Amino acid sequence: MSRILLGVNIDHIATLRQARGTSYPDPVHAAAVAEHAGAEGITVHLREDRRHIIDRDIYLLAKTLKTRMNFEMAVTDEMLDIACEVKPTYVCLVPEKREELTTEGGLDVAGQMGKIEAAINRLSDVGVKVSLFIDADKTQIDAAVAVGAPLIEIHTGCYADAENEVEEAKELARIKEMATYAHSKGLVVNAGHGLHYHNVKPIAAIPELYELNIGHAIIARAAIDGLATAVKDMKQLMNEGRRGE
Ligand SMILES: CC(=O)[C@@H](O)[C@H](O)COP(=O)(O)O
Ligand SMILES: NCC(=O)COP(=O)(O)O
Repeated sequence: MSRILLGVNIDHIATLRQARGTSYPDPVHAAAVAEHAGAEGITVHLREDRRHIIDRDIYLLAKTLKTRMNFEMAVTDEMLDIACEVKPTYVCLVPEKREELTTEGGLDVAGQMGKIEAAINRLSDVGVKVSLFIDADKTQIDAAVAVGAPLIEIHTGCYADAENEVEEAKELARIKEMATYAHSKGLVVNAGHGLHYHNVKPIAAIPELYELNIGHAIIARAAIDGLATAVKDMKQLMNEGRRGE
């Protein structure tokens, strides 16, 4: 049985930093902690509006990561220039909308094959492996193969957001079928988005999946799990201050 890898998305460490315009918490520090805990990769999404991850993070991570960077980005000239300079192990091309709270759907590869193929060629020329973040959809998988992508990441948002068990089972079956199909076409198949502690196991059980990228749930869990220690440390400092220590 092959093992399944975890890429930890650290975008929302940066969300917390950007909320106050501070220098902490630092996603570069978070990446080192995640790697130390066993993450096999670090995922970062440099959005065009820089709402969380900023350019400085990408450049520093490129120097400090011990594993590999999965750089999520929109297919724009600006992002392509950055990726070609940074040369992460992977670039994952994603769709982006200014007004969205998070990535709402997969990239329409079939509808813009020329543009995606040109981006893949540009990135491949500098040694970057390109993944396409797509829905579990045969047309999009065929298009990913046709444009020469070596990897895809199946958007698991519909599964994660399913409103009942029937819907969830239907989405899981679709992801399984499409992961098998994509794998049979020679693609390396990853998956991610909205995966959580309560819904990850059935996805991790799909043998064709190579890596899961998970962020929001892990960062949210870390905030709660770390809270007791953080409060105790602050109380201790306050009491020491009061005692003049
Ligand atoms: C492409 C994808 O599914 C996400 O990893 C992406 O990073 C979501 O963007 P936010 O992190 O801004 O929610
Ligand atoms: N590509 C998916 C990802 O990186 C993590 O998404 P989420 O777990 O933050 O929803």
